[in-house]
Amino acid sequence: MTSPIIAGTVPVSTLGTPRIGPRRELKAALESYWSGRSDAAALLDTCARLRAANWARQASLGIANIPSNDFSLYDHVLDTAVMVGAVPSVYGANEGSVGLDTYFAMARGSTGDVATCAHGHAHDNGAGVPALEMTKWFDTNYHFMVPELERGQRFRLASSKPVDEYREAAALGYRTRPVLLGPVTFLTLAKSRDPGFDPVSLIGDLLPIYGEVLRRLAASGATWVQMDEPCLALDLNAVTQAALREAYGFFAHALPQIQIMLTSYFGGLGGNRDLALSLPVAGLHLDLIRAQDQLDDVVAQARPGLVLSLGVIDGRNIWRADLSRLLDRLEPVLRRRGTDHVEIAPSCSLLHVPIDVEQEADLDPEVKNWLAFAVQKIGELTTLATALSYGRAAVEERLAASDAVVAARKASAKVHNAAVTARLAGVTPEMTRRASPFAERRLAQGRRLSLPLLPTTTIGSFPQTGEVRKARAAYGKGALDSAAYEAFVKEETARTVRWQDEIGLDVLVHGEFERNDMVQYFAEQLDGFAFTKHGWVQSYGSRYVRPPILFGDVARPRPMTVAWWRYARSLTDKPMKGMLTGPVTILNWSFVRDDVARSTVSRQIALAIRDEVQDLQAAGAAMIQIDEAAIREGLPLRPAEWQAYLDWAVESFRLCASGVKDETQIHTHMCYSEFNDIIVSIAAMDADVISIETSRSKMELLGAFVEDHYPNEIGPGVYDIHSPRVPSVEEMTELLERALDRIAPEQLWVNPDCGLKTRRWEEVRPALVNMVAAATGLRRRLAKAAE
Ligand SMILES: Nc1nc2c(c(=O)[nH]1)N[C@@H](CNc1ccc(C(=O)N[C@@H](CCC(=O)N[C@@H](CCC(=O)N[C@@H](CCC(=O)O)C(=O)O)C(=O)O)C(=O)O)cc1)CN2
Ligand code: MET
Ligand SMILES: [Zn+2]
Repeated sequence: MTSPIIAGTVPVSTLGTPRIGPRRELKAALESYWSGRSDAAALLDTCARLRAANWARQASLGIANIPSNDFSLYDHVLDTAVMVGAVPSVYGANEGSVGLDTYFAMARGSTGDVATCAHGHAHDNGAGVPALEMTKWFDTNYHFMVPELERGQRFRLASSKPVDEYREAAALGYRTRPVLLGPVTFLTLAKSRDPGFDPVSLIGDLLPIYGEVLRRLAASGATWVQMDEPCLALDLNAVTQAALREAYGFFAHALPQIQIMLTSYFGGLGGNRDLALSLPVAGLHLDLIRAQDQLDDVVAQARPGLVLSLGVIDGRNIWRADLSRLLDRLEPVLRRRGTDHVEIAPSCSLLHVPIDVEQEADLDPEVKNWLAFAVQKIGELTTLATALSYGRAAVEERLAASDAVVAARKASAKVHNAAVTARLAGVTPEMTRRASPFAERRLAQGRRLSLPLLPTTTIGSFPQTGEVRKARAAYGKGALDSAAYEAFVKEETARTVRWQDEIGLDVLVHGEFERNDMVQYFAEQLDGFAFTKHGWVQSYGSRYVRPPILFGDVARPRPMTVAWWRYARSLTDKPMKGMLTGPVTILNWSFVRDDVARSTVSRQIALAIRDEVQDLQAAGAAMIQIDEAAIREGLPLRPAEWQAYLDWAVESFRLCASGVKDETQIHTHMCYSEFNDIIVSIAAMDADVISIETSRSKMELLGAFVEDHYPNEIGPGVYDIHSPRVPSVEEMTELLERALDRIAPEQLWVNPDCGLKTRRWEEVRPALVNMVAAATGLRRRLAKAAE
């Protein structure tokens, strides 16, 4: 029997939990409110119940530091902008506290129509304003609303949310540790319309607002506050480092009664280590999944009283942990620092994993036994804490179970496919190169396709209406047979193809009605993946995904999209794009096995997609789009690691796209991409046409393509599909003119920013009609000018 290491108990913290509810209660409540089917009181009531359930669950599992203010109606960065009164003037008067309608206008934009719900409440903001820009939260598939700040920005306390939620928990009997997005990360994520202005310079003006929030939290009884500064995982310039010193110096001085747990996550402290260790905070959280190696140095250098929060359970993936191995690493740290100065936690907030694997009745039991979702991860943490506090013997059975799982997964026949390994070994450099350079391919494609100047197209999906989802759900449950489901999808597809033809689009798509999700749909047809029913993870606002679980070698048993493409092609004489998701995106939007390198998994997927590309070509497809929406998101946070990633990511794309003839036009699509840094790699993908998101940033992104002489064709999005607003002909014409200032007309395509699946037909119809009008108007002008 092992003897206890130390006398006290090791506290467990969670940093943050999923907000959406085990059955997507938040989505239902939000969408019902937005559509006017329910009122604000009903929405807020659901939210309060979700928070209470989260606190109760964590309390019952034995969590010492339960977070509050980790909940959000839409996004925690938006919450923070609202908290400090950073509400751009287009959203209304800059005084008083920010109401629900203003909040949602910032999140989603508004049409300017006022919908009246069954209770007679008006649900809109009247203004007709665009949403804030939205972009990826570090390297995750979670999106945040980008705060907009200006020179001379005034801040004010405009929301008491953190204090309200602290008190709400207290009233229920939970003493929580409130979470705030730290002021420095908030400013680094913000943007200014004035390119010469760095929002980080506003730190001195921002701190008093945070100070006031901390003071009110203290007055309400809070003693600890978690400040999230994931910017610590980035390479920071001197100005940002100074801002961190200023911020945490200010809090220590002005609010000595509040103890701050400063969290870093999504990476190691790297070059910020000495800075982080020098800050006058009470605690420091480390991500020991992404950066295991930092533990020894930090332990060696941390001042004796600093509480170290050890992020040892993966908050970004779903595999059960090797608890015995973790204890081997943790026990010496505990011996050294004692229980008063160590906590254990997930590596980051549990926002990025599903809630409870026990909800998955249909999962293959073998695979299911390998998995830990949020609830199970908390269980792993309490097991570790018990072992650390009372000795391994106190949790002998649970450790034995963990050991058994580790061994079983390693040995499982499900994981290994010799044919896949052999095929990968046979990949040659020629397989990653098109036969001819772009200039030659372009001529061959031009002859085959004879497209007009500024060809119009869309990105692939058309509205996934409630009807479409219902039909698929009914099919899944067996209430609709496969013939009836297929007939339904055919009908949707046919109507959509005909409509595109009618309004004069040049290159058509089939609409993706048969797909639940652009990654899940492919994963479901590939070997090596498992799926959940309820494993939803928030992507943005009320939009969630169920990332497939990639547990084994990936192979494609049969064609995945050819039949639907063939059907769509039969309905029109215009070019019909084949529509695929690329290997890097399938990888990045899945929970991926951790027993082989990501580069290997990526190549396996690339070979599967390569077969599909070739099958589409053989069926007659002249254009094939391979979406790589997540290629930028997968970029490591620190530039030193970029090249290694880009090398295999680009190679994977080329491996899947290069097996075709010159005359076959390969398209790719990317959204939310900050391309400036990686434009050379984007060019190296060598897609004949790329469509990108640019409308919210008003073509700013095109800069990179111009400066680096991007050689191939480009469709910079002219229509922000994330907002219900219908863009006007004038607006899109202006964006196209801006694009034409920078790139040649022969290089320019006209398309929306992204797929239209989240929009309603009522929005899509006028928007695309306007888009075609903008393109044809400009085409006419260009033709005249050429006369
Ligand atoms: N994986 C992924 N990541 C991405 C994107 C993406 O498309 N996929 N796009 C970017 C933006 N992110 C997005 C993420 C999700 C959605 C989205 O639309 N999600 C849908 C769910 C999509 C889905 O899986 N649909 C399934 C299940 C639909 C469903 O909820 N069915 C109901 C029943 C149907 C009903 O009665 O309405 C049920 O299961 O209970 C289907 O269509 O089959 C949603 O939250 O509403 C859009 C964009 C970046 N990241
Ligand atoms: C998130 S990128 C989406 C690409 C996909 N083809 C669609 O149109 O929905
Ligand atoms: Zn997209």
